[in-house]
Amino acid sequence: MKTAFYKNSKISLENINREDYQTLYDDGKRGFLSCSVCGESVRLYLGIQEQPFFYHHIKKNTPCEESTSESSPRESNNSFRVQDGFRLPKSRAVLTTEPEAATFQHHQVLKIQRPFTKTKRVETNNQEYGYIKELKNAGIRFDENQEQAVINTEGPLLILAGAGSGKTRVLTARTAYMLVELNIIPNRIMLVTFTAKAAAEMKKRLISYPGLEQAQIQSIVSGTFHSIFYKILLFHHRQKWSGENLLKMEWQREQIVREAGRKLGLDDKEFAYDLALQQIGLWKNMLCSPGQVKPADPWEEKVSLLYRDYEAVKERNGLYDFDDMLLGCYRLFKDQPHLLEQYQNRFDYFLIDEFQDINKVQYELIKMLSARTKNVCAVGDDDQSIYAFRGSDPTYLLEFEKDFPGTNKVILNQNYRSPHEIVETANTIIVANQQRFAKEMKAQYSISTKPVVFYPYDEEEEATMILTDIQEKIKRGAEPADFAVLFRTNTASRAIFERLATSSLPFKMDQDIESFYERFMVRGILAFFRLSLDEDNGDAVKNILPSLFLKQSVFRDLQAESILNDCSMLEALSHVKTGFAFQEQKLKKLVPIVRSLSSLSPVIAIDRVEKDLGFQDFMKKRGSEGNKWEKGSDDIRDLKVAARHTKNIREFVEHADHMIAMNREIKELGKKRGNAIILSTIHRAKGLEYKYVYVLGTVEGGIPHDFALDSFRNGELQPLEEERRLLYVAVTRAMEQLYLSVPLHRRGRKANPSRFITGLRKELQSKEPVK
Ligand SMILES: Nc1ncnc2c1ncn2[C@@H]1O[C@H](COP(=O)(O)OP(=O)(O)OP(=O)(O)O)[C@@H](O)[C@H]1O
Repeated sequence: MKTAFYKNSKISLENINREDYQTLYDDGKRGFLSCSVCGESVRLYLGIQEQPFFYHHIKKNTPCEESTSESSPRESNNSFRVQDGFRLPKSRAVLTTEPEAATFQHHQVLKIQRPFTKTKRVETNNQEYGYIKELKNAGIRFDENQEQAVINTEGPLLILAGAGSGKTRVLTARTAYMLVELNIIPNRIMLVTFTAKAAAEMKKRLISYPGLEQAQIQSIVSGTFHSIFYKILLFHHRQKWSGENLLKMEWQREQIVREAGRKLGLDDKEFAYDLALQQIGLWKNMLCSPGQVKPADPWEEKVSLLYRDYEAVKERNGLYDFDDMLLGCYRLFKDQPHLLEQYQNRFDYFLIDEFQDINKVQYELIKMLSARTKNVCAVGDDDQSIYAFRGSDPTYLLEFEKDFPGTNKVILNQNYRSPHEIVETANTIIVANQQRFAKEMKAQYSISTKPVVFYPYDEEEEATMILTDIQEKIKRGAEPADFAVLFRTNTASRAIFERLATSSLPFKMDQDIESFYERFMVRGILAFFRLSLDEDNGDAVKNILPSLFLKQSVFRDLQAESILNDCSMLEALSHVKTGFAFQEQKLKKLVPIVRSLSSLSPVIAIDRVEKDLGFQDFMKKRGSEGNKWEKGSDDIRDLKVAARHTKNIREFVEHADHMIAMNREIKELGKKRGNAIILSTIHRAKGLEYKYVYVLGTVEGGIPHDFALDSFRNGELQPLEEERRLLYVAVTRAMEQLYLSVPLHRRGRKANPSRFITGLRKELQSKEPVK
């Protein structure tokens, strides 16, 4: 049904502004919408499967008939069906143009260009490999190539494998085969995974394999490069490598380089220290010491000086960072060949997962350790290399054969995870990359549903539509753990977090996703709001001091001032003596402006803080605008989107506080929750699989990230190709259905669909059913 009563007026969806759908959706839930026929309460449907319509959320026996004059002239009578007491349109309009911001554009399914052809499944029935037979009897099947990868245990082996081709299955089975069939002593095997979670997952799988005991599995030396090599360092130099000396946090490292930058006279506010630290990490992982750096440009020249200082400060204070764990081990083996020999004799087999993400120091360590046996099994997919910014380089995967003569190579190109429709979509995306090993994944089966692109108005509506879709699927029998919502950066998860947090659906997310409302710049703006609502809010005063360029010590003066003059902390600000007439005058003007905020709408109030209270200058001067990955101003634009649907700043501050509390609660709950929807960055989702995958923000600036687009404009292709690989990773996580979201607006501005899917969208058909 297209019409309803809203706050005493009759409205039609055909005349409502597109950007107001979310408000209507929210107000429907608050009971502000009623049926234009029977007057009972209705709500707005805002999902992926259907065009928006009003519906009775309390089911009726007799459907309400909307008079035909009120429906669209394009719709004929036989194009309706009845649902929840309403007549709904059956077909969808065919859209041939780019989505218009003013009208609702229905989702579209991707046309899959090449039809599915079945690959003849070659399964060996080899009698001689007893354990393989046992595994098959236990339901763990292998194709011919997979089986070769499992049983070829001697000498170097390179497994080049696409997404979903059974890498994890092969590595796990190979380990089990070595233990059970070949009786290899478990602690002579080193199994390196990219994350601790992946190592735990493999061990969990091994327990379910026949013939293996828990003690055997526990004895395998497994974990990430960092965890394995750090243990070696600790064993030999416990004190030097004690946890107390580790620079755990990014800000600790930043403090050192900033200090070094000051000595060099670098602009504290404009210099991109986040990128400098990234560059230093890159050099370290490439085994390039400060003395060996050959700066490519003036910027790198400056960073190389910071690098020298950074290393010297660490050395002087006995500190180390994460990169030093691997470098330290490398140096240990170089300096003490007898120790290296000891470890060469300690291990016979090396299994390395995610080899495409290996960096130079890791590669050299493996080369050194395996020099005696050469039993290295490297498994990887260059299309899933997504850590170049940390020095990872798929070239090591592609050049493995040169360094390990006599390498056996196995190619796994059958995808066992997803249907043809998803595999083909992934193939079409990734084939546009220039720097890759040419290969094409083949699916095992085809289904009638195809990947979907949908067009929410903005981030808020994107979250609502996904929530609706998940609810519908759960109603039809899906489990919460079947779903993953994937995003490029943590901040992009704000709206979906909020929507899920206020629903009854169980969900979990990475422990390191901080609440959006606790981000530095956001907290700064909210502090002004809090002070407007309570002029004596001490925490708020402390939080606004940095943006007023006042030291924290001023806080005590303000407390004294407010007692002596019997005034509020806010008023006390106007009496602060800074010695600068200009600043003192600004502080005097501040009081009425802060007071006025409480009567403004949150979006206007944010504007006032930015422009009239100097927050914009603060953002520029504080330097976060120099950061390439995370700009403070992006946070403020996100904040405005979040604030759009709240009426006043009290409501908004309460909402923010609620969400901060929910963030903590969900993280706690998440530790115990098994059956829950997953919210994850694409990086963290690598190696995992879900029945239903939703990818947020498939728009320019989202994926690809703004940073990669900037680099591309400056002639650098690599970051853009890495972004395409990220989308490839996201798409290939889906086991059944894939939804790509293309919001029409992002961060309050019109957005364009990601260049990575424009090729796919040319093939769009819009009449195909989706479930
Ligand atoms: N031979 C096979 N027959 C049937 N299913 C298989 C086979 N090999 C693997 N699978 C299944 O295919 C899915 C993908 O396998 P796995 O997770 O091992 O792939 P992967 O190569 O590690 O994937 P990715 O790199 O994309 O994370 C899993 O559900 C796995 O159980």
